[in-house]
Amino acid sequence: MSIDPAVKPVIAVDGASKTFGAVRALSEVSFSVARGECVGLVGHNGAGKSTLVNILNGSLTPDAGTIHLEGLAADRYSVVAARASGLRCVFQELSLCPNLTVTENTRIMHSGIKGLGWRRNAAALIRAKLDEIFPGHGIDGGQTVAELSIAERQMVEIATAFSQSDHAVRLVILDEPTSSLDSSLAAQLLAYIRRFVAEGGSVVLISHILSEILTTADRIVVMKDGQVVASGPAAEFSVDTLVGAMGSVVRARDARRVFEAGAEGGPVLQQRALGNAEAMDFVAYRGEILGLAGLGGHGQTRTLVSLFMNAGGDWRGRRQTKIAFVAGDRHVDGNLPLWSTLKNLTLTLLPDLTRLGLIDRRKEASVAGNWRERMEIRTNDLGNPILSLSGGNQQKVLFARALATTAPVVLMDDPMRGVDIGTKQEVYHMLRVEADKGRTFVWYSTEMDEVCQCDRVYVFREGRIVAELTGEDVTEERVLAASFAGGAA
Ligand SMILES: Nc1ncnc2c1ncn2[C@@H]1O[C@H](COP(=O)(O)OP(=O)(O)OP(=O)(O)O)[C@@H](O)[C@H]1O
Repeated sequence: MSIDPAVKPVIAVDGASKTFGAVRALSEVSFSVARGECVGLVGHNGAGKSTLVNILNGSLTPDAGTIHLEGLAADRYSVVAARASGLRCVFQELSLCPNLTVTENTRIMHSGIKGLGWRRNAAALIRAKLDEIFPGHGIDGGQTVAELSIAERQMVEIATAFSQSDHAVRLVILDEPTSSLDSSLAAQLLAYIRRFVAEGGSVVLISHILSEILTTADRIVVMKDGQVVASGPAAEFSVDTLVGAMGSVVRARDARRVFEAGAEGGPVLQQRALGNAEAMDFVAYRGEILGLAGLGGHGQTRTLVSLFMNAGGDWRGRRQTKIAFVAGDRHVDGNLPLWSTLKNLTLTLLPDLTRLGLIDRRKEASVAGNWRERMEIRTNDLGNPILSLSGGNQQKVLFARALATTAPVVLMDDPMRGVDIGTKQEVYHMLRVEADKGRTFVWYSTEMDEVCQCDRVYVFREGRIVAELTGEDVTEERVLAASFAGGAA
């Protein structure tokens, strides 16, 4: 839809700047959203998107510039006041309380639900919104959040943000809402966003999956190094022009290998499918990029963890590591939040950096500096705490931690969550080069584009492998057919 410029924006910031120590995260950014509009916000990791979101949300005060939210006086701007004026935010780092149930978490976000029947009312509120956005979701309000998968937690956060109790929902900011959702859940959400804006709501959609921005947003704003560098109707952009505006290079896709199973010395990993005659065994060969696909939560992560444990992994770095693991849920399995970026990166390399029980600090800094360059980890000092990095940059550190080892097998649990497209393309290339040298990658991904980079793919359904696709047969249609029908690929 086209937005009438005469229409007053629901929210507008003008000339906003923000610095963190030596880092200039935002520099004179102006940004606005109109009623009935979905604005797509894109930019490389560390471009300043989340900082802008925090300013819109009221949790950060800009060093300079003004902010206006319809119906709220500028001098009263705060998180609570913005929420009361209809602004909702779903953050990249999910914020539910893990020890409480879905219903109890809903009640925390909707303080207007009070009285004796609060539990029943909160349960009904969240169930209705989950049913509306993600029909067939299978989430029970009585489940503790810690029991939910990362995708289910993301769904609950999204449904909580869109559900309405005491205040009308007018503007919802979604910071990478599909990063943990498989393609069918992502499609459900994007369709819901279109329905929400058609009814007059407003949405800011941040994503590194440019195809979903192009198909869902009315207008796109591109950020680079803390500034807005391009803005216009979505129809005027393509993936290539967006990538170019973000300052990345469009890289041609590497050729997939037609892998001849066993030709290079037999399997490096295998696991028999027990107790089910229809399930296929898992086998990975030297030098291949093996994808794990299917709907999210159908046993892919469980398989990776059991492969890791069976291969003798114990989550501690050892000299000549046999197998490395890139965690997808960086908060639960990846980051050591109180440690520096450097220490987080070199954790698995310590045996190689140690002599006579002492870490060679110079060597450690040099190895980490090298990986910072290769992965374009944006921080002015590797001594900075890991949590001071943007989400995508934290994920790059976890990737570097695994790739920097000499492990011949690397397991990856949807590792590109939140990584920008330029870096992703570099990493895809890096994986191909390493695979050509004989390394094996087992790669679970919720992004179809990534699944299609693999030489061979196992499709999972209900906890087991139901189909195997190879070479040119690895297509979105075949993966989806097998995900739903099992073996019908
Ligand atoms: N609390 C903080 N302390 C120090 N630096 C910070 C802090 N928050 C953000 N930064 C820095 O500000 C810059 C912008 O970060 P921001 O999180 O806004 O990027 P982003 O565009 O959201 O990136 P991503 O796509 O990875 O989420 C980064 O260099 C980041 O390291």
